[in-house]
Amino acid sequence: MIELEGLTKRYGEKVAVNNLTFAVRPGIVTGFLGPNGAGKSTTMRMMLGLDRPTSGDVRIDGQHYDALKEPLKYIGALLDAKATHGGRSAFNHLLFLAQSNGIPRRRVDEVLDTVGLTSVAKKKAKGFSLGMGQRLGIAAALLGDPRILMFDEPVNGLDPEGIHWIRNLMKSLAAQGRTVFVSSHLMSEMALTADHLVVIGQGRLLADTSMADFIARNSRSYVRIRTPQRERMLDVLHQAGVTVVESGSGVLEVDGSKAEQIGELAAQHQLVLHELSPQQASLEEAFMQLTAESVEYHAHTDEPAPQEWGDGWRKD
Ligand SMILES: Nc1ncnc2c1ncn2[C@@H]1O[C@H](COP(=O)(O)OP(=O)(O)OP(=O)(O)O)[C@@H](O)[C@H]1O
Repeated sequence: MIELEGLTKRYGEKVAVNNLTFAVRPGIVTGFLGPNGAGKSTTMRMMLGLDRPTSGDVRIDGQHYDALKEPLKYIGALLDAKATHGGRSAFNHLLFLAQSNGIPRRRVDEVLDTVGLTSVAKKKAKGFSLGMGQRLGIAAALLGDPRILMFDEPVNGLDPEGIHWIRNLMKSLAAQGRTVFVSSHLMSEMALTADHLVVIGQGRLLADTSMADFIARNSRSYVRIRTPQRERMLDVLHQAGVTVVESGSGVLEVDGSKAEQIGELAAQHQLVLHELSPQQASLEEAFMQLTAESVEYHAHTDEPAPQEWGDGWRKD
């Protein structure tokens, strides 16, 4: 369990993390979401004792990180995959970490095997691709067989097979009863991996809830209907007091009713249906809806007018 209590971090005038209170529980994968600059990395760094809170507290299984003897046995983390000594081989990098935490040498071989790096164990880390670096970082996180695991953008640089692998790894670590805390900007991936979500914006807590509840609260759900007997269907729905929205190309949309109810109404009136489908917004839509006001860095979609760049680049 990771517990935060009023956790706050200021950098001068900037409040990077603002009074965060939440707990990351064992046995599930908890996703950590927020727009760029929301304070996710700063929060994770404070969890690991790499940054000191301005105020508030964070505890790892009831203890401060600094008080943990051989911390890799309590919490394993992937924060920055490039944070390795490039001149060391993958094996030696892990061996150094293992020795400083009283972890037996054979565990190095085990984690190299788990992450699929056995064949390059003697190669220097500086020659590794982004994906191989991520795997090495994950091996380091697993080294002490910790009860708590934390991953900052773990799928960054991984190929589809690697993404599939890390998803299953995180789920199985949680199924073993471990605490798994993971940040990612890849919403489609998060939707497949996390059971619970903590969402922050501009350093503040915006949501701490289950995945299903988060999507239901922050997006519209409706039933989509297509029928060749559209006018009769509209009459039947109106008579039943159901509010219908007519969207383009003859599709009807009904908020606040279940597909079963509408199907039964249609059957009672012998109406033919070509489609009757419950629609739920994606995690991405729900996330954009919730965080719209706390996004700090907006891209401009309009192309700048040529004169803004000067005309020097133009060909005559
Ligand atoms: N060492 C620092 N000094 C000054 N400001 C900092 C420092 N570290 C972070 N910040 C600021 O704190 C805020 C939160 O940054 P942080 O990196 O924690 O966000 P994030 O949610 O991890 O963002 P991203 O998704 O872009 O990685 C940002 O405005 C950032 O500029």
